[in-house]
Parts: sequence; C-alpha cells; structure tokens
Amino acid sequence: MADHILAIDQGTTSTRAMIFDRSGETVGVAQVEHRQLLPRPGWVEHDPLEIWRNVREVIGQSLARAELTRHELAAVGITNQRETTVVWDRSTGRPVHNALVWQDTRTQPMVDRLAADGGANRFAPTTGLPLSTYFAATKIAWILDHVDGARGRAEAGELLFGTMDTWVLWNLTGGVRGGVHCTDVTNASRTLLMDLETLDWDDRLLDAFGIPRAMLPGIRSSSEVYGTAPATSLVHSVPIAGILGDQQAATFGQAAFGAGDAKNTYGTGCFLLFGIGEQIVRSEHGLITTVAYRLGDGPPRYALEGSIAVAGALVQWLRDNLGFISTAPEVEALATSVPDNGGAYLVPAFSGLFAPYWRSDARGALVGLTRFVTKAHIARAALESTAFQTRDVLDAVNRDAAVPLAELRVDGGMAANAALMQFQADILGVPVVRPKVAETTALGAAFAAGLAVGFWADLDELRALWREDRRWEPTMDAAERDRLLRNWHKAVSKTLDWVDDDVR
Ligand SMILES: Nc1ncnc2c1ncn2[C@@H]1O[C@H](COP(=O)(O)OP(=O)(O)O)[C@@H](O)[C@H]1O
Ligand SMILES: O=P(O)(O)OC[C@H](O)CO
Repeated sequence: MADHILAIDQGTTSTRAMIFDRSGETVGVAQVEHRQLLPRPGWVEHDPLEIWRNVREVIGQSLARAELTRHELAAVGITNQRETTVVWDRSTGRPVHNALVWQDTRTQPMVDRLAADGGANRFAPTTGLPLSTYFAATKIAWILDHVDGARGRAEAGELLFGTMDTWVLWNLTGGVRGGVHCTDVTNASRTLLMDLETLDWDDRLLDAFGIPRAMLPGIRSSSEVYGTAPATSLVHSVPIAGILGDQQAATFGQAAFGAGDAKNTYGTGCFLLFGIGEQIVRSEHGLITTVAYRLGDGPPRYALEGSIAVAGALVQWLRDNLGFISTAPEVEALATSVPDNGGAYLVPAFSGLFAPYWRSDARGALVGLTRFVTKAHIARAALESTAFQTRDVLDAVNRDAAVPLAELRVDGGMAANAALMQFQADILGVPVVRPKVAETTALGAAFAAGLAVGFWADLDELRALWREDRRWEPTMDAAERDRLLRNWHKAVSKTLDWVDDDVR
C-alpha cells in the first residue's frame, strides 16, 4: 500500500532524500554532498548535472534503506536551496553554465547600476524584495550576458531558466523527453521577477533585468500534481505533488501555517519566517515579504522573512579556517568553557550583511579584543552572533507586524546546540521550542505533496503531527540583555562602509 511520501531536499551543501510514514516519522534517509565551486572571491557555483546525479542516487538509497519500492509511495515532494540559478538547453538538457548559487556576489555591479537609478528598494513594492545579488534576476542576466549566444537563444525559446526545484522537476519528469518546466510560487517569489499580488512574472521587471519571458517556467501552487516520472525512473508513475523553497518548507514542516506563527532555521545561514496570513505586509524595517505557501487554488499565504547569510557557516569557519575545533558540535564545549564572551563580539559580515541591514559594503569584524580574550571567548562570540542577528530580525518583525511573537519554533543543524538555544531565548526574551522531527524542511515538502494527493486530509491533521521535543525559557535579566545588545550594535557599526575602491 502507498503509505509513504518521499521528499527530495536539494540544499546548498548536499542533496537528501527522506521517506516519511503517515505519522511524519522518517523511515529512510540518504544524503550526498556536492562540490562547492569557488572560482574567484565572492563567486559560488554548483554543477547542476552533479546535483541531478545526486538526486537520483539519494532516491535509490533512501528507498533501499526503507526497504520500499515506488509502489509504496503515494507522492514525491521537492524542496530546495532557493535563488540558485540554472540556465540550460531544452533540446540537450545541458546547462550552459554552472549554477550561480544564492551566496554568489558577482552581480554586485549590476545591482549598483540598477540601484543608482531609483534606489535599492525600487522593486520592493512589486516583489517584496530589495535589490540584491542574493536573488535570481541578476544571476540570470549575468549568464545571458557572459555565455556566447545565450541571450539570442533564450529569446528564441531554446534555453530554459529554473531554480533548483525546476531543474530537479524537469529532469525527474523526463528532461528532453517532455520534462515539465514549472516552479512554485514560493520559489518564484525569490527571483525579483514575480509580482507578489498577481503571482505572475511582471513585464516591467523582465524589461528592467533584460530577461526574456520565453525562458521562464510556469508558476504553480506549492501543492498540486505537476507530473510523473517516466518508466526509466525509480519513482515511475508516482505523482510529484509538492514544491516549496527550503525555508518555506521548514515553516510548513513546523506546522507554522498561520499569521503570527514563526520558525527560525539555523543552518549554513539562518532564516526566520513569520506568517502574516493572506494580506501582504511590506516591510519598512529591512525584511523580505515572501510567499509562504499556496495550496492548489487556495489563497496565497505570505510571510515576512529575515535572511541571515552566515550562521552555521561561521562555525565551519572556526573549524576550517582557524582550526579551533575539529567538528562543528565541538563548538558548544569550547564556548561554554568560559562564562561569557570576555568582551569580544564577532560580526560575520563575510559577504556583507543581509537582513535587516542589507549592506553589501560591510565586512566581518572581531571587536572588543584585549589580551584577556581566548579562542573560547571567540567561539562564544561566534555562537552569540547568530542569536544577536536573530534578535535584530525579530525586532524588525515586531515593528512591521502588529502581532507579537509568543514563541519561536527552531530547527536546522545549529538547533542541536543547547547553549546557543538558551542564549537565543535569553536574548529574545521569548521561549524557543524545538520539535521532535528535526528534519522539518523535508517534512514540509512531504506535507505539501501528501495534501495534494489526499494522503493527509488538511492542515489540522498536520498540526496534530507536530510534537515538542525541548523548550528553552528566557532567564537573563533585562539589564544584562540590553547591555549585550548595545555592544552588539556597536560591533555591527564597525563593519559598515568597509568595502571601497581599495577593498575588492
Ligand atoms: N552542535 C552544533 N553547534 C553549532 N553549529 C552546528 C552544530 N552542528 C552543526 N552545526 C552547523 O550547522 C550547519 C549545518 O546545518 P544544516 O541544517 O545541515 O545546514 P544546511 O541545510 O544549510 O546545509 C553547519 O554550518 C554546521 O557548522
Ligand atoms: O540550503 P540551505 O539550507 O542553506 O538554504 C538556503 C536558502 O534557501 C537560501 O535562501
């Protein structure tokens, strides 16, 4: 019997497949990492063909580990690193360039040029997004401008654009032999090309970025049947029925469906999404407005998002660049070997600062140093920086949305760090709650796919599957919290205006 849903999670560092049963428990998991291609400072690429191979591999491995075949799958869901941009040839299936990853900053000159004419927020009323290298539009334009003949071929409809969901779906549904070329509203809302109200590509935006409509995928809901895989696939004939960008998927997997519900995912970066319901709220405090989900023909639900570029990546940096630790989890023991940060603050503005600052001219800084400071203090400052950045984002949420946050649901690799989670609750003054199923991203994609095929009946059924694992209550006194936050903001101010003609 088809008692399971398979979710593909195509992330920044790896691709996972997870199989869930009706109670939302994981019964089979597989994960394969892919190469991070870093040809120049600020450039980050992935090989889309390597990723597609990995998708097939993890599907096979997860089925084998769960001892299941496709006949026991009711649906497949897809979730993905957002914004990462692929352009490929529809007749050969070959990408014309490596994928440009969301972290890639090579398009800063185009961003500056467009911002000089109308400001960094000139497209925000339509898209909910500031002009930034983060989103897909300038990445598509860069590929069209730098690959020989690409622009003409895109105009002639020979090249296709997709974010990773679209690339995986097109390949999974047959590729050059009739692959389905579509995306979902959550991914489309990260391109700088979609109108948040009409949920369609906007001609004025396409003009501004010089992107031909012919290469764009159709925009569909997050939960409907998009297609099926051909006979050669391990998931042949199983409906592919859910697509959500990974942060929206984690929100959905946390059962944070309503206005006022929020989650924060602590992975490579850190992404807080706060549900605002059916009405669009346009942030005046540095947040993005994004589509949270849309189920079939239902109304779209929106969220305010605070995107933080560097969170777990800072722990990796302590490990790989400074050699302070040999595995990421070791950071907890090192950081808690001292009672406080010893006066040190670390602002990880490695590629500028994202929300709520949006300052591409910022670079990282370690401040407050005295001879007293040890590597343990620096490790502590590194963890604290994630909590402080989250507080900055939540302050912006509280200014934009009238509903105060009751508790913050958390997930992602760093949520395993109990010391960080306690500090987070202290710095927010709000309880922090972690669910039993830590794999909320894949679960969210499975939920979306399962709803589309009637595997689960409705959101209430999904809400009932959410179970609390652990809760951290705030214990720090307000005066101490305020003192730490004042110092943090002083530290942030030291990182601004760093990039100029002498710094490249
Ligand atoms: N115990 C820990 N304490 C702090 N950071 C951790 C811990 N375990 C993992 N991490 C960090 O979490 C990140 C991995 O989380 P994950 O959710 O898998 O990220 P992603 O989906 O972005 O690849 C890594 O950047 C790693 O440095
Ligand atoms: O793949 P992740 O978990 O690092 O998430 C990346 C985000 O979707 C970028 O917006």
